[in-house]
Amino acid sequence: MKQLIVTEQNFLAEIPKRGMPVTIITGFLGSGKTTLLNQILKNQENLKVAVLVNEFGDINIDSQLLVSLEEDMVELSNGCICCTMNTGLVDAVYKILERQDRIDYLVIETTGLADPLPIILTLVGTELREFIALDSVLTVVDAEYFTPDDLDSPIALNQVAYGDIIILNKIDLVPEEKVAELENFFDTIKGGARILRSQYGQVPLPLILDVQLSQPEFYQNLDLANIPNNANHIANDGFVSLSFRSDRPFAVKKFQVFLQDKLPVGVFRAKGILWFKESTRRHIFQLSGKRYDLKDEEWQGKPSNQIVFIGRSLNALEINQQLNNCLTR
Ligand SMILES: Nc1nc2c(ncn2[C@@H]2O[C@H](COP(=O)(O)OP(=O)(O)OP(=O)(O)O)[C@@H](O)[C@H]2O)c(=O)[nH]1
Repeated sequence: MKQLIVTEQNFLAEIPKRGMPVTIITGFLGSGKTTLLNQILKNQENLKVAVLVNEFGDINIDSQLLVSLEEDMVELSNGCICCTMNTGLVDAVYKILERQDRIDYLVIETTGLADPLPIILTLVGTELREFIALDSVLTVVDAEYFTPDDLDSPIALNQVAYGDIIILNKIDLVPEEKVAELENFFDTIKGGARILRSQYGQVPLPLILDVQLSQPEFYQNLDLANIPNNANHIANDGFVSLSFRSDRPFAVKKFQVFLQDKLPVGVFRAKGILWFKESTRRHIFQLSGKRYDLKDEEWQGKPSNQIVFIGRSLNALEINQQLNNCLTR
């Protein structure tokens, strides 16, 4: 397996004085963006990183799963910043820029359904460009699920097309040959892009932060009239999200039956913080494609259930009813 070894030596201490560097993390639903962001936050040294986490759905689960972050270092916006761009995103970035304390770096995690182009253009094509410097766009790819046909979706295509760095994540789930095949594929369609492999988003930070791979001139010279407008992409892709909350716990057996027998086939992604009557700990539920896992950790607040489902043709009433049936009486 190809391995890149880089010593991390406080490389970020010397970020030159210019606009605040910004890294955008993009990539399809469940590819590992939040996992990568957590790796960045865990391993950054002497660097005050603000993050902007954007989620598709009305409960922001990701922000609750981020490590070692002062609460007010995360600016949240619901919906999709690529659709509601400008006001929401510009305001959020200004809020970070206006903070009294020193912020060295900004990382923006987009939703898995976001087209990164409008986000990039908001950063490089508005007055924000005076204050920030887009460093690079990181595209996280799920090495297990990705197939070249995915690029038939204009969103997935743009996520790859505008990535300065492609991170082939989840390589633990696929044989070496598949990883090599993907490397060749991305090398061919994205000659010159930095292609990295990772498990659980573990990549040496000097290869992804403060790399200055973005070229603002490229975006400033884009002929926007000839670029398809993906503004209605969520409607076009048929994805919907629905959320469920409850202040009552689930019965673990009922929830298992729901997962095994009742989960609608249209669900592609689900994530939640779950409360089971049988457990004193909170359970982090992650479902991506056909895989799911439940990890337990300590509650940080009052127990409750929060769960988000993302998929196509979902019947909100039916899922809501089924989850209600999983609650203890
Ligand atoms: N086996 C394996 N699982 C991984 C890896 N990276 C992430 N995961 C798991 O994949 C699931 C989704 O990871 P996230 O980081 O939440 O993915 P995401 O891209 O932020 O998802 P969305 O926000 O829904 O777009 C979680 O259960 C992770 O633990 C990896 O390298 N290997």
